[in-house]
Amino acid sequence: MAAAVVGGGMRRKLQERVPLRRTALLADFVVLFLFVALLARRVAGLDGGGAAWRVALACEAWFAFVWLLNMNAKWNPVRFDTYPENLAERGSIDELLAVDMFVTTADPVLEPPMVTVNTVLSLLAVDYPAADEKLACYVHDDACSPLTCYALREAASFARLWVPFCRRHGVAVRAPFRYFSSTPELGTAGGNEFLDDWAFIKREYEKLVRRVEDADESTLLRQGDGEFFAEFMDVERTNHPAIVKILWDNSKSRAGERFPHLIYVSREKSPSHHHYYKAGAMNVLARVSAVMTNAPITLNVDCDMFANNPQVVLHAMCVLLGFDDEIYSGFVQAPRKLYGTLKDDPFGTQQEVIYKTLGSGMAGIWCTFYNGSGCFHRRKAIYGATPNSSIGARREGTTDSLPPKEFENKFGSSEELKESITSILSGNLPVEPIVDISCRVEAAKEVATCKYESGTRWGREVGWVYGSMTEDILTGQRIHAAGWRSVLLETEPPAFMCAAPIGGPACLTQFKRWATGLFEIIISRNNPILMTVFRRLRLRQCLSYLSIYAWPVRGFIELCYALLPPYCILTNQSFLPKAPQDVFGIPLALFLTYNTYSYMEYKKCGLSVHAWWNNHKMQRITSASAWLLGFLTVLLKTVGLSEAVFEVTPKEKITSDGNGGGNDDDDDDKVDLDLGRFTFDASPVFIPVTALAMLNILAVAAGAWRACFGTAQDDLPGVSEFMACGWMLLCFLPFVRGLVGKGRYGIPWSVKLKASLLVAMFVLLCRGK
Ligand SMILES: O=c1ccn([C@@H]2O[C@H](COP(=O)(O)OP(=O)(O)O[C@H]3O[C@H](CO)[C@@H](O)[C@H](O)[C@H]3O)[C@@H](O)[C@H]2O)c(=O)[nH]1
Ligand SMILES: [Mn+2]
Repeated sequence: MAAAVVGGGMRRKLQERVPLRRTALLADFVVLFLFVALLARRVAGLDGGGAAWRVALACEAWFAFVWLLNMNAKWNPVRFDTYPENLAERGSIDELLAVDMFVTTADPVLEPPMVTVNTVLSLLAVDYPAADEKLACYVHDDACSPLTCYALREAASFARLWVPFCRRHGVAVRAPFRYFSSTPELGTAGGNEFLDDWAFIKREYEKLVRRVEDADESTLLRQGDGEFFAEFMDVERTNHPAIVKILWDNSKSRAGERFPHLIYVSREKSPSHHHYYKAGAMNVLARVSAVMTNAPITLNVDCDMFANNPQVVLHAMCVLLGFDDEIYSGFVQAPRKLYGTLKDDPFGTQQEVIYKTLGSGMAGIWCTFYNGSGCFHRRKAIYGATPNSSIGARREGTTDSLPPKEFENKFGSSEELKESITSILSGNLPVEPIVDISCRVEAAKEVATCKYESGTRWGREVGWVYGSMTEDILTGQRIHAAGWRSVLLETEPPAFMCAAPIGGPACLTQFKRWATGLFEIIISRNNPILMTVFRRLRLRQCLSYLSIYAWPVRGFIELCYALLPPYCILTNQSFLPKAPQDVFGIPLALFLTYNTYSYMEYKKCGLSVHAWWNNHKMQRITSASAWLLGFLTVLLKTVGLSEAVFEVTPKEKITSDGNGGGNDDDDDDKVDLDLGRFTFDASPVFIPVTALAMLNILAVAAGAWRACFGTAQDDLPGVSEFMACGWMLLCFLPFVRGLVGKGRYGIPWSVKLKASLLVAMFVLLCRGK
């Protein structure tokens, strides 16, 4: 095993799997023991306790189960180190595999073209031997927007300056908006010459920004060179033929300014076909690139995720080439890292601790999950092949051992695609690049049509899997279930970076989509338990997937649990032991140990107590809002009442100071712009937490009133329920403030109204008891 892992025999190693020390092992068991003790008390007291007691038992059993799942996922964390400097010593650079790089964008308003442009420029400029021949960049545009296409064409012409500039000066961050957000230090190598160069390129970049931002669609179509935009004439976003445009053909460029091909793709759309959102776009990219450049490795990033480390492809190659067996590197995922983040993570979006604990733990069982962006795949794994399989090897000379009919049923009927897939599946790496891509445009359009996939296995066993809003995790799971393993790629500086969503609505919408997607997976035929029984997913991998899929279910369970304290106060029952009974110790001890444990995890990652509290608070808020609504959306979808749609997260317009500017749409708020403060809109996602906040205020008030003016002694509400309500109010503080806040910092009246109706119903229910 060790030899296979270090790989390369006598040659110098390219990668190393480093086990990390696990310090919290004891604490894990202490919390587990307290859970067991609590459950035992519950069961013992079942006769005396009422409905509240039984609900509490069910919820706590779930929490204990999730704790076990997490223990499994975090059990043996590892880190992978990569040594790109050793690549050169391993002989010819021919060994380095070609990579097709994919970028997806879906809406020129929510995702301003300059965001995509910066991502593309950072990819075109990465360091890689023979980059111009081995790399190609494909952008898929689900909006079929001439603005995006124009922006990319302009980006290609700017790249002729930008890429050589980056290479000349070894630029560290190759997304121009980030690079130009700071001024170079005086006395930098190259002196004045460099500074002149810098100033010139900066001016050119600013011109590019102006051209792209000033462009408007109708002018482009009317007078921008008519020929170029002809395909965008009279098209509708949801109804148009496939467009494939080569914006930069490297083979036609002059020496000295060579960089990877840049190709614009917009798949055919028609109202009579389902498009499967990003998963559908990715499958089109996989096929289009297959008939054009057919690199054995693909990289995909979201439109706002730029390459932050110019050596990223080399690092990935260390993993892809560094094992003796391909099975270990079905895909290589870089963690999701954010730039320009707000201090102490006010919206709980940075997930640093999750990556450190769950991420490196899952890496330890070769089960790093695919998170949709910043991931290198083996094309072979995308095509649904199992590791070390090779069709064509069995019959010498021919490359077609799948019968033609079967092949067609699986991959579709394009001849060019068939040829390209066969060469990948036969495992004859490296695949020779196709020299003249311009003669492949028609073939590319053919595989980008709506009809192409019908009757094939695309979206099931082949490519990105359909049927979940989180197509990423599902696709990764399919690849693991085929027997592949995956690796977490942590480089310094981080490989890719993107901006975090800011403000209540953007964050909760994103979380809601994830919840929807994850819950869709559990109740589908792709659920990991079936994959373990019938496919090659291993038990511990299955359990660690379950620990992620548990998130949306948590929404429902936490809601039930959160209703218990106010319910008990209003109905004068108790679900926690009344002090000073002996068992008062167990829940309190659990509460304290659990929170200390979780704070220690933050501390170990170098985060402040404030960051911990913000995350804790946001977890309670997202559970009762986004996770819950995701859960409900799927239930409604299952009974046919609604449909889940992919709501694209709005990206901040990038400004030249290198950070996302706040939304500057309403001027009145500009003065007290506080990016860290929670914001609201009228979306239903805000209703449940608003209702919970109101209910807890009501319960605390009712309890206090009864304590002061009540008559009978045993009419006193339990101290622990009282404390629980108080703690919840602390967690829901942004909403409590929102009840009285103004503008976008205040909860809209429509939400407050709906929430109070829910509260009224709940109170009536309690009175009816
Ligand atoms: O119909 C669609 C919808 C989205 N996208 C693209 O998908 C990407 C991710 O969309 P975004 O709104 O930014 O979602 P996030 O929540 O930030 O994305 C995370 O979660 C998604 C699954 O919910 C994954 O697909 C992403 O890779 C992952 O970064 C973007 O490049 C979009 O352009 C499409 O191409 N077509
Ligand atoms: Mn995103």
